[in-house]
Amino acid sequence: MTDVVKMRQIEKAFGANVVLKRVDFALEKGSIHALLGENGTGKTTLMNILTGVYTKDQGDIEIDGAPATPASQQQIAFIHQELSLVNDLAVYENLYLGHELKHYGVLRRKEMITTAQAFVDRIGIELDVTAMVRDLNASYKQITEIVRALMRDAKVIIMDEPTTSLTDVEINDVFKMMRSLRDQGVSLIFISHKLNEVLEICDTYTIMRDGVVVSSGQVTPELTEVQLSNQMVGKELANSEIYQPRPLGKPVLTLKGLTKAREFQNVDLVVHRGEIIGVTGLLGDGRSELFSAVVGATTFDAGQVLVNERPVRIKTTADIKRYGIAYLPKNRKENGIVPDLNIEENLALPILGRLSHGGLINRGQLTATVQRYVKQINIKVADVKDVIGSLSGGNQQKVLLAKALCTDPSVVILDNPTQGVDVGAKAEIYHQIMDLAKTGISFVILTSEIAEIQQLCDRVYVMTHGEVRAELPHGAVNERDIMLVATGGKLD
Ligand SMILES: Nc1ncnc2c1ncn2[C@@H]1O[C@H](COP(=O)(O)OP(=O)(O)OP(=O)(O)O)[C@@H](O)[C@H]1O
Repeated sequence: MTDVVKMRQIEKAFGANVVLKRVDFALEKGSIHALLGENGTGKTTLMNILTGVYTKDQGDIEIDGAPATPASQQQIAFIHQELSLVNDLAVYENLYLGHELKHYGVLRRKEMITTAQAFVDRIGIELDVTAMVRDLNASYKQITEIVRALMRDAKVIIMDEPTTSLTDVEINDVFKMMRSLRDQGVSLIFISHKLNEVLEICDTYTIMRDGVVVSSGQVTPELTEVQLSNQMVGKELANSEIYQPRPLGKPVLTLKGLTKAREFQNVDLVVHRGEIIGVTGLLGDGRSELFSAVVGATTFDAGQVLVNERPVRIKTTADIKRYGIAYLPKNRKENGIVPDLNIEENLALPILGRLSHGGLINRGQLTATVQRYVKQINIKVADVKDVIGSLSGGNQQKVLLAKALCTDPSVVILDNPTQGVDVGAKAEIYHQIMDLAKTGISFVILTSEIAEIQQLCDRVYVMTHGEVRAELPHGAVNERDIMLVATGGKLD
């Protein structure tokens, strides 16, 4: 097999932070290659160098057997987690955005539709190019983005955690497309922390640790998730049981008949002191909308929210703090991080008031608080005074998690809390949550990861189209039943 990409002895530093050290990376033509490693190990930086977004300090890059040029780097498409589609345009308009076919300034709409549809059909995807992007489910949005790259002649497609916000059914659609592209000679780089998916879809892999390649090879049937994760962290990951049964207290958060037209209907739910509940379902289940209304970020039409068994109406961030609730919304780029603030300020934002006396922040206390979390959940940072954008994606997520926890809340609502977080750090975060629950803090975890529910939750609510359709206790949580309910079926 020939290599479509060859990177040799790549080096890169950001200031004093040496991020890549003599990295060799090769990608075979017509293969799916996993790029693995803990958060902050340099995967994204290496790919940004491959596509020409960052310059390398040292090393060589070959694309299709010739030294890389800006033109050949253009044929490598980097599809990020946050997709760049315009919701209010049709699929074909997105496919041609910035490259529209025109005749004397007039759009050749028909030709764009026919050509785009033929292209989509040829790669075996069932997608109507005149559909509006806003009406597509998450997998078809991913697929549209990939098709756009292919229409611009991409030879290599880099996918950064493409399945993070997808459900199992949608993941299958994306995998189907990846296999079909591979069979047509396109090469794909799959960056992921979901090792089961790596074993399912990838042909080859490269594992990085602290800016160095520690191993690479074929994905064989004998290869296991444990082998991969041990190489990623450089030691045997302890496989200790996370879930521990605990005595639970009185209800701390109760929802009664909570309803909002077209989003959620008649939701009854209760969280006890020290309890960890999960809320899950497929895309469009309404769980994020429900809790965004509970914390006052949006509104609801009918029903009641009770804190400590007393009705409350949460309207402002001051209210949620007063009631002891902390909330981590999903989509960290849009809703979570404050890009202009540094890492320390982002983490401690909700408690800056508490750490201030007479208008002056107690820097000693601030540093101590931040350092505690940096250590506890292993946030990989060069300097906490750097802007948050200089952190790797997974480490930004950990900062946001620490931000929710540092307020000493009674109830913590976490939407997709371990998005982009590596396996080792996930386990650390789960242990933290379990330890905090033992002290009486309650958690609501909104997630589509069944393993997350199984490891953490005392109970899980399964939602479909805005309604709670089932409630399962810890021992009864299994993928089959959850999927059955989530897709509209009934448990016996
Ligand atoms: N623009 C930047 N300025 C300064 N430092 C940066 C910049 N981009 C990345 N880094 C640093 O480079 C290191 C590697 O980050 P990178 O994003 O490549 O990690 P990653 O392996 O992709 O992690 P993740 O799995 O969390 O996405 C990190 O220490 C990060 O702080």
